[in-house]
Amino acid sequence: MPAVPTPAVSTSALSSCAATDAVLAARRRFFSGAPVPEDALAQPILRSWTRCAARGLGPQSRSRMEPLTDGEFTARRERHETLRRRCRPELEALHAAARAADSIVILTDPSGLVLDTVGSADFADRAAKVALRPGVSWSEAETGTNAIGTALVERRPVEVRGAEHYAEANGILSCAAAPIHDPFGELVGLLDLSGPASVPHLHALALVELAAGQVEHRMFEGAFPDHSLVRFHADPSFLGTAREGILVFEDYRLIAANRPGLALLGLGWDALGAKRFGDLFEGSLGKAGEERRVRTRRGDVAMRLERQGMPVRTVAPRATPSAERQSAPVPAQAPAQTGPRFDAATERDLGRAVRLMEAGVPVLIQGETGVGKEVFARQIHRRGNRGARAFAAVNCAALPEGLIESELFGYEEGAFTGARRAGFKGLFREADGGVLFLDEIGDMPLSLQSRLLRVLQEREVTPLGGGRPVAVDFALVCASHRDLKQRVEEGSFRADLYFRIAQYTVTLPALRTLADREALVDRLWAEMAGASPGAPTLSVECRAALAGYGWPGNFRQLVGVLRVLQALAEPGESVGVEALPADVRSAPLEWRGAGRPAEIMPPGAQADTAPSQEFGARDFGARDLGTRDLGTRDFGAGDVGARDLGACDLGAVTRAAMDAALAASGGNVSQAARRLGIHRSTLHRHLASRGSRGGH
Ligand SMILES: Nc1ncnc2c1ncn2[C@@H]1O[C@H](COP(=O)(O)OP(=O)(O)OP(=O)(O)O)[C@@H](O)[C@H]1O
Repeated sequence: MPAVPTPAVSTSALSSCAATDAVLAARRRFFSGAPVPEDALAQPILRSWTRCAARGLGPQSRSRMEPLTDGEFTARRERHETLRRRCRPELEALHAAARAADSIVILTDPSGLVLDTVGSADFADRAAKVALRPGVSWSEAETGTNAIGTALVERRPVEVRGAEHYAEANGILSCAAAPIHDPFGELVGLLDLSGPASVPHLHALALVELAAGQVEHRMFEGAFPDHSLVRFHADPSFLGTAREGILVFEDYRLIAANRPGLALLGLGWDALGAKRFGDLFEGSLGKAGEERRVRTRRGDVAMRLERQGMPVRTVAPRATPSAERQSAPVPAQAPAQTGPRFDAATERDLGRAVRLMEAGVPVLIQGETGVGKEVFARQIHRRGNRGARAFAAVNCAALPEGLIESELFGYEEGAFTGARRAGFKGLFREADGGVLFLDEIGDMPLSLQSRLLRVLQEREVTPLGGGRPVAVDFALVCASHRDLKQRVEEGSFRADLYFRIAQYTVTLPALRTLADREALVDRLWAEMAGASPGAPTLSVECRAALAGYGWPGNFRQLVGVLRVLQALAEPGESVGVEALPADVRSAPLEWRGAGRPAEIMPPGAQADTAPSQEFGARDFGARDLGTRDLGTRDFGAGDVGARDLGACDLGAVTRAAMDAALAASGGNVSQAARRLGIHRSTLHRHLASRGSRGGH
């Protein structure tokens, strides 16, 4: 990421003729190997020429500017549909200016591929002769110095006129381009205004810069409903305009911003995740809606806190319609306003995943057990444009092959013995319009992988037992704790399926690698305690021990231990280190503090093999509460209470808790698993063993 959003580059300070002469002279020197004086050329242009020469491009070289095939181009456009929709107002606004100046306005994707052009038909024809038209890439690497490609490399607005273009053939163009960044600093596209070099457009650069700023400004609308959002500017009359600074804080940590916001404070994108509110402004966040003057290192600004970040609440599990299905689609509802929080890097990944999901790109979530892969998948669904439609989930590891197949594909009435009389649509069809989540896809049997691939390619499903193929439209999110690439190498996962589902892979970090784990422990503790006045607190040592432990079961395990500690603490008590499970208590010192070396707990470590957790002096009776199976036990009504556990052996306690949760959930496995905070597969194993033991 670049250090600081830098100002635009233009040669327009020089008069047109003088500029052309100076550039031609610089060009002669450059291509004859003579040094180019610093003031002869804008530095980004010179840097770009140098990059092109280093790549072996010559001024006469005709690049391979082949347009994409129709199919490829349609797919790329679809992928960037959200960007295209977002930029439509700006394209329209610039249209008239472009036509008047015999120019065209261009929208490209982040690689420089021209997605759309509007403007003067006359110039568009001439531009097409040098391949400046939809479906062609104008990356600097392929085309040499040009406004689109060079602005993307330099990550700032750039104007390239006539002979400043590296390739002589492009000397007929005068172009100004401004990249578009998302609130996390990621390049998502670019706007360009191009016209004939003979009629330079004096305001081209300012126009595209303004337009890009407006697109970026609109990206904040409705994007951060759970965070604190601050708008500010030295001049209060700029508040509410695209020139205002916008900063987004999560628990006072800066997680997103617009370019004016960073520039007003002299910051770069690397401030995201690193700076806190107190590092940037004096005083408190203030009250939502109130406008006031606040001091920064660069002077006073007018600031308005648009909304205060919501305290994190666990989203109540939503009832699922079927007790038999392993995980059923969630009923349609509007995107939630609250939800789990993530560290800044994961939040950025989530933003990207949402955009890609919206553009039809499958998302693969990797990470150790308990890191929150399903939580992340649900957030992709909630925050994206399919949030009001179904979220259909199936755990490929928990069901036998035949059952996953019928879960996914559905079956016709009476298709096989035991089939529900009315038949079942299958999750592919139930996910129609929404998101299909294939959890533990690494465990999907090979034969089913081929069928899944076919569905993904053909986008139609044929139910088991016959029937006509039915078209389906769902966004696909997959997850696995297994290294899928390795599964491909081993031959247990199809390479073609892998490449289809892994177009964007997010690897969620293990808890032990997160910085500032004490703050995380505090936050989770506070969320669980709620606002009750006599809520217990964690002692300093206890907090440090919790933050220093390796947590092989990640969030699931940590949340489970915190819940148990909280359930057993007396009101107002400061929970001491002696209350912790033995292995947390005795964690080696080097585990404590940020950045614990990975070799202490290898990335592949699974909670299933985690040491059992024997709680300390305040012994609760039950022994293994912190392991994967009972990690996030919810000691609510209908469950076996923690204080009752002492009398039973662990196996019986575990089974009783699972039976109680199943009974309280009317037999709905998903609901019972959420109630207990355990994985559904554990309940399925329990049900299977209950069946074989002849249980109820
Ligand atoms: N960001 C978070 N904040 C708070 N709690 C979280 C977060 N992520 C996950 N959790 C907790 O951890 C539990 C496990 O999360 P989840 O089931 O999404 O993990 P997973 O990676 O899918 O696990 P597995 O690989 O075992 O399926 C959740 O029930 C939730 O209580």
